[in-house]
Amino acid sequence: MAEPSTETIFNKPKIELHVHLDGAIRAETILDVAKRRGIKLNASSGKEMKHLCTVYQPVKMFAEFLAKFEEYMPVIAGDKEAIRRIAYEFVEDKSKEGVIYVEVRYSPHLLANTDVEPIPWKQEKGDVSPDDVVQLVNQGLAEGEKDFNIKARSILCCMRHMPNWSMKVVELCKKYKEDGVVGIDLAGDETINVRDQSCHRLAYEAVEVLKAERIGHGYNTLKDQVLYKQLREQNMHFETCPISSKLTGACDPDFTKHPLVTFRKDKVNYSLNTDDPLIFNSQLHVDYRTAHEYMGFTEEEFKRLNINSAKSSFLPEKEKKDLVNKLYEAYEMVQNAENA
Ligand SMILES: O=c1[nH]cnc2c1ncn2[C@@H]1O[C@H](CO)[C@@H](O)[C@H]1O
Repeated sequence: MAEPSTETIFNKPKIELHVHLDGAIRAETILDVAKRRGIKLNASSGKEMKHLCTVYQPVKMFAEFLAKFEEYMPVIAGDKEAIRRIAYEFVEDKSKEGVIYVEVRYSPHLLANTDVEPIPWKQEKGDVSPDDVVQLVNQGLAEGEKDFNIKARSILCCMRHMPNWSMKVVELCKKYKEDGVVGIDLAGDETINVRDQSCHRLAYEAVEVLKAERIGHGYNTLKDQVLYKQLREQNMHFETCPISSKLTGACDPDFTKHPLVTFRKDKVNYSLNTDDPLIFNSQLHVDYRTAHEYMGFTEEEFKRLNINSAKSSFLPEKEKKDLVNKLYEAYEMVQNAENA
């Protein structure tokens, strides 16, 4: 992919709901931490590091994408200072992109090196538990919020290939719900266990069994018109990630044929998100520019989708209302009674 353009399409306050903390680390920070910890990397500059982490072409196997995390997760995982730092810098980077509210997700277990079985990334046993990870990320996010004047909340991920971690994730969500943790997610390789089943089944299970309030991506729902209609009727929120959907091979690389074109025409409730900006060598404005250049998105649609994103956030009602009002103000829109 070409270097992200510096052109900003929608230079107004934005909301981001689907971005992985461990897919949004600065390449320079990885190098820095590796140097301090004496970890050898196959890169000696930020640019080289970025190159190692980047997926340039749509992957053939999802595992190719996940393999990128192996390049740098051993550097960050198990290091308290690094974990706090990536959360803090994440907030700074989002503020620079014009994001005023972000929900960032991660697996506490994948950044830990004790109380986790097996210890990930071939680390030695250490003293950073999944619980410590959540506290460190919370600290980094809170410091970032103060310094950069944006609001940041987190979502904890269960991992598909590690069901034995999931109960702990639920426990951590409950324990830290007053401390910035607003939701739970299921991440990882979607081809595990579902090779012989239809994708629709996953969505049905998510909606009917798990009572999902939002769907990550959700492009395949278009292949099942009954499901798609049902989801629209219940105003389900779709967390779409255009650049990610191309590079992970989830969608046709021709953006003019992207499911978002249909979502836009149908006035579906969705957000635009980066997913893993480090790995896609991208930034939020690239997703916006792509939607504008290839999918017919206008300024009006960007406003509408951001207001829907705010309304679909996992904030408590009062804070949600304040956030929605902030957008109406910034967009110079008059609220009607229904929106009040
Ligand atoms: O686009 C994605 N689809 C599925 N799983 C992902 C994606 N991006 C990241 N992760 C997985 O979620 C973990 C926690 O943040 C990451 O470590 C990665 O394994």
